[in-house]
Amino acid sequence: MGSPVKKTVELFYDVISPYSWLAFEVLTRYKTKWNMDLHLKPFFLGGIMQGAGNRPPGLVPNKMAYMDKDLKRLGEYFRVPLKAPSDPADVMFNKGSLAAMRYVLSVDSLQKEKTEPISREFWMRVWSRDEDITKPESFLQAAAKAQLSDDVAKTALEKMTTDEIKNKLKANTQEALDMGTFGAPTIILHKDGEKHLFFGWDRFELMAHIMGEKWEGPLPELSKM
Ligand SMILES: N[C@@H](CCC(=O)N[C@@H](CS)C(=O)NCC(=O)O)C(=O)O
Repeated sequence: MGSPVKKTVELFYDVISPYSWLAFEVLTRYKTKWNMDLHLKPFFLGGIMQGAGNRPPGLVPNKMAYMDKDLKRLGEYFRVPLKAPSDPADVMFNKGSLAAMRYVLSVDSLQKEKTEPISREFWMRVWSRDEDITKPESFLQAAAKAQLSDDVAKTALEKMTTDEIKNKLKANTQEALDMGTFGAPTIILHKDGEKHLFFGWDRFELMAHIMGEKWEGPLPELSKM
């Protein structure tokens, strides 16, 4: 069990980002252990790249080739079934995740406790089974797997194109940019009135140190998958 002081941790993520999936699984595994009040904050990585003047690492051929190997090793280590899609560039740079992230936020606005399973299902689709995450029927399939009621799944589909949801996605993206991020995952740890920003799944050891907790590795036995 973690220290008695509850720590507020915000995870800004996009389901197009495989490194965000790792951060998401680790944080949901450690939520109780580190006594965290974990806030899932879907954002739009395309907007982050543009707003921060950054470029996706996948656009650099050597980085893309490295990422492929890196993700294979990481998937095994964390026991997350990561498998690159057959055409990662098409998935990441042409198809993108704008509609998927609007759907996630739409679900979030209707039934907050489903944000976690619907996000996981989107990652399972795109970063494990090479399935579409751009079409309404894909969203409904993900919703069924995440055990959303038909009613919530369909209402989320109608609501995802409203200004409320579009603006919420923009606001989450802007909030992360204003805190100084340039990519995903972005993790904000609140401690003693200060906000500590971490980029990447690979800063958990450091986060644990700042929290006064212990990093005990991937802990697949606590998996929510
Ligand atoms: N070292 C980080 C890398 C994460 C990463 O490459 N994230 C991509 C999205 S999947 C990104 O936003 N990159 C921006 C950058 O590298 O500047 C980790 O292992 O988590």
